[in-house]
Amino acid sequence: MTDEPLVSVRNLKKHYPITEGVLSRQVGAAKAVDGISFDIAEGETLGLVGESGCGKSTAASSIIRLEEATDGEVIFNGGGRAGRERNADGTHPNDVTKFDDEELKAFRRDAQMIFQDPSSSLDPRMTVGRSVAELLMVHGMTDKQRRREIVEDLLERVGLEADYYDRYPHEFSGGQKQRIALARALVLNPEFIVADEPVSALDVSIRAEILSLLNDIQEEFGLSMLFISHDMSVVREVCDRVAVMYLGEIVEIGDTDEVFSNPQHPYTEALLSAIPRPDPSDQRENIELKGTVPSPISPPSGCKFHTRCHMVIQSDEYDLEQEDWRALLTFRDKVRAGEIDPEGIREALSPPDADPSVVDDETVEDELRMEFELPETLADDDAEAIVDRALDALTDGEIETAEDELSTFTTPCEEEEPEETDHGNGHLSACLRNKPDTEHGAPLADD
Ligand SMILES: Nc1ncnc2c1ncn2[C@@H]1O[C@H](COP(=O)(O)OP(=O)(O)OP(=O)(O)O)[C@@H](O)[C@H]1O
Repeated sequence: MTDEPLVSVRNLKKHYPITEGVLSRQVGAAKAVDGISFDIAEGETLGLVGESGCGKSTAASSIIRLEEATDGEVIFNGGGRAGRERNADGTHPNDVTKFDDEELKAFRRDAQMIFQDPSSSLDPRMTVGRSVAELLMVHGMTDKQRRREIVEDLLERVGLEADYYDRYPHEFSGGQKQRIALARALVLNPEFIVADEPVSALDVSIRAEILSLLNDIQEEFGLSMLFISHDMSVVREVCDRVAVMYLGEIVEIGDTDEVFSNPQHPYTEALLSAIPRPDPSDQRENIELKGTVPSPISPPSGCKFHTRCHMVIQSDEYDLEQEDWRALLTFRDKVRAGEIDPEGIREALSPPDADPSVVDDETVEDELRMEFELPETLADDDAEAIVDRALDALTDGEIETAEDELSTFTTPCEEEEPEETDHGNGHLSACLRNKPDTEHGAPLADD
């Protein structure tokens, strides 16, 4: 045993080319994973959490090399590779992204993946025992009886019965199939398992059982695990540490207890606030994450989370309630994106068969304020005057003027990319509010 991590991911990127036309000319890239770094120690489970579309599955398949990474390293120190130094040219002999066929074959034994849908790793025409045993055969175990014994033993260790060996996948429930998929992942005695949403397709009633099995197996086999989930409460059950991912980047990482009790990134805070709380006296604020994760083809500038962040930093020129500032920026962005249709609103508000012009501008403007959660009058006079002029321009059909007016509202979050802040004990976050000695001040919570 050494102190080096079993897995070290460094600045890993996976960009999918976006092509156009018959010549498939590349016109852009979807930056699904855009420079992530973390370590996983021997016997440790790291959770990778974030909403759908954050890049978790792409990260997983690039790490396990089901897909070729665009850039970065995945150093795997298992399989007898521990203690190796970098080569003279700076490359690492244990970099999975550069493994040749032979090294890759060995890596495929040492690192296994479990998927959300257990059926995907089971052939419906093959008995489950054979499905598991074939891996032993592929990796050179010729003794049929020995293979059967190993698989029967494994079936029992994942909570099934040895004589299930001869049954077919359709005879099992979802939870049982996930146990079989786990046996299949374990049969080659791997050191590293990547579990991509392993319980989210399962009935809520059996999720706890499978999570507890994963915990037991991980301990019994001394496995390192990358556990992917969109569900914070599931992550809390199984992970020693957690990495929070947003739009291809890791915005916060740390010990699970630390991240859950003292989140430092607004995105983490929002994800945590969505966990159902059975205790009604728990007064934590419920932070609604509006909209969906933006496209990685044209991600927002600066901090990628700024378009949805409830803590987005206010420009010094205004003094508004934080929620009004958020509402204002969302309104600005929607006007900019051409997603506001005042005439549609006028029409919707007019009585049936009446000419929409009976609905006056003020009513349309009030409706827009309501839709964007802008108060009747903003607390800051200057900001109010700008919004008022922008609304007038919108109802007059002068979209560009409205856009110009609203473009005076800016935030440092869209201009500056946040650097990592170290909160100690491996707890890192990337939010401008947490930058030491920053003029943006006010971190989320006191350390
Ligand atoms: N082959 C591809 N070509 C272009 N874009 C892709 C491709 N595969 C994934 N993406 C994009 O990359 C982003 C990340 O997708 P990914 O599936 O990794 O996210 P995720 O967090 O795992 O979400 P989910 O839980 O829904 O799978 C998404 O915006 C997705 O549309």
